[in-house]
Amino acid sequence: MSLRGVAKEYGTGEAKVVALGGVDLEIPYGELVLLVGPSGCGKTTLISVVAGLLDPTRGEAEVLGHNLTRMGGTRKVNFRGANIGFVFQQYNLLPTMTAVENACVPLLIAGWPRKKALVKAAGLLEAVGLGGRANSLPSQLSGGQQQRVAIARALVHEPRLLVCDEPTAALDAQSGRTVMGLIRQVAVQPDRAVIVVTHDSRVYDFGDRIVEMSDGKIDRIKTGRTEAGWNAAGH
Ligand SMILES: Nc1ncnc2c1ncn2[C@@H]1O[C@H](COP(=O)(O)OP(=O)(O)OP(=O)(O)O)[C@@H](O)[C@H]1O
Repeated sequence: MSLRGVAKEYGTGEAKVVALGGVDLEIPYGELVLLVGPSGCGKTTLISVVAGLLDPTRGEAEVLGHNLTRMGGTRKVNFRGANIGFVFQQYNLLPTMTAVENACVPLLIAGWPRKKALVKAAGLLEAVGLGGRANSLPSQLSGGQQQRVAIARALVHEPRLLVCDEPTAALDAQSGRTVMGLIRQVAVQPDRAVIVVTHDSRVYDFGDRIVEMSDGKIDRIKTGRTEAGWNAAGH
């Protein structure tokens, strides 16, 4: 997947904000890519373009073999639904539905029969270590557990791209590490791309590649993490 010369401006005239100033980026499959940088540097804007939520002002985004910038509105909505999973800082679980019911929502939207969808979602909950809490309501789960349900929901339809925006921002250090460990363990697969926007330097060790941004540009891309993490690799 790649971005070529992607620029995004918000507003016009004196109110114009250049959020992305012509970004080129290759996003590999089979790796966890961390997108880091100071507040306002354009991280959310960049992943919104990659996920087809936002059209760039200029440039092209090739995502999973499709040119998103040339894709029409309805096709893009369907493409997103079928191919992209999202995890946000807020878990956005439906409060009156149990963990397993929340996790199967993308399958119900895709038209799966309810019973089959619940079975599939229960498998994902097992994978994120919540097999025993399938029938709990979100209010009965901790923040970290709710985020794990959100990860199960994001992956239940086997999307080829997982986009996470600050998934650990609302969590304590230990829960943040658990959530990132699960994203690594469950989501990173040879034919899937995973992008995580984070401010949280405590979770840098979970990334295979760290893309550093500032002022709407990519400053540096760090690769070559060892199994022992970035610090041990001398970065
Ligand atoms: N809808 C919008 N209208 C106007 N300006 C916007 C809009 N969305 C973002 N911006 C501006 O674009 C720039 C990049 O914002 P963006 O949210 O992509 O940064 P970010 O790196 O994700 O920040 P944070 O880490 O604080 O979430 C910022 O200056 C922001 O104020």
